[in-house]
Amino acid sequence: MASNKVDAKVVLLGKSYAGKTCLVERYLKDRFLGETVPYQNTIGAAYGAKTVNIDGHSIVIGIWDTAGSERYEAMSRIYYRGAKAAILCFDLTDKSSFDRIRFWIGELHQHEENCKIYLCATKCDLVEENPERRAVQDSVAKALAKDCMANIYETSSKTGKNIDELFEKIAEDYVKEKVAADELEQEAIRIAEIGRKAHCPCS
Ligand SMILES: Nc1nc2c(ncn2[C@@H]2O[C@H](COP(=O)(O)OP(=O)(O)OP(=O)(O)O)[C@@H](O)[C@H]2O)c(=O)[nH]1
Repeated sequence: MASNKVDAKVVLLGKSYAGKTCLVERYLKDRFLGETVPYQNTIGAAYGAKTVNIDGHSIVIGIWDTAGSERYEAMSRIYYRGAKAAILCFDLTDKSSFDRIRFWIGELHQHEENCKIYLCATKCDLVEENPERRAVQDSVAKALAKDCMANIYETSSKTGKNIDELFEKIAEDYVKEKVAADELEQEAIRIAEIGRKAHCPCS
């Protein structure tokens, strides 16, 4: 039975209006309210969780949707502390949101080096509808992703494109790392046990 304990903390970071709240809303509730409900900036942060099954492992992903407004930037460290993964969001139609990504990469490298980074280029429906609206070229975004060794996804909360895929990749990476760490721990215990027996005069 799945417990309510959060296994993997995931944080969303990025400029205001980049589409973080809509991304979480699509993933957790499979809906897009963008066309019916007016934009409301996140204050502080919002939290949601989902249980997923990966290769027989049931894991709870706890998702922190942070406020993009620079007014709340100082608080963001509270939310990404201990995060296993960070989704850095930028809006494909807003170059300034992409320029901000380097700031978050720097923050995470400095304060949360074990946090895995995923780049998320949001609102791809807008550029598919009208290519002239694209403000961030694919090659430039991919170069940044390569630079920080991150996976990159072009998503749309309106259509749902690539959103499940993004979170699934995060969950898979988490499980893979956890399995490897558990195996390493078991191996260390086994070696310690052999060492203990070798030094024990009673053996
Ligand atoms: N067409 C389209 N619009 C989107 C998409 N995602 C978000 N939007 C719109 O972009 C605006 C900002 O979206 P939010 O998700 O609230 O942005 P945010 O990053 O959470 O903003 P803050 O809370 O200020 O940090 C809203 O008007 C959304 O309707 C998308 O995939 N496609």
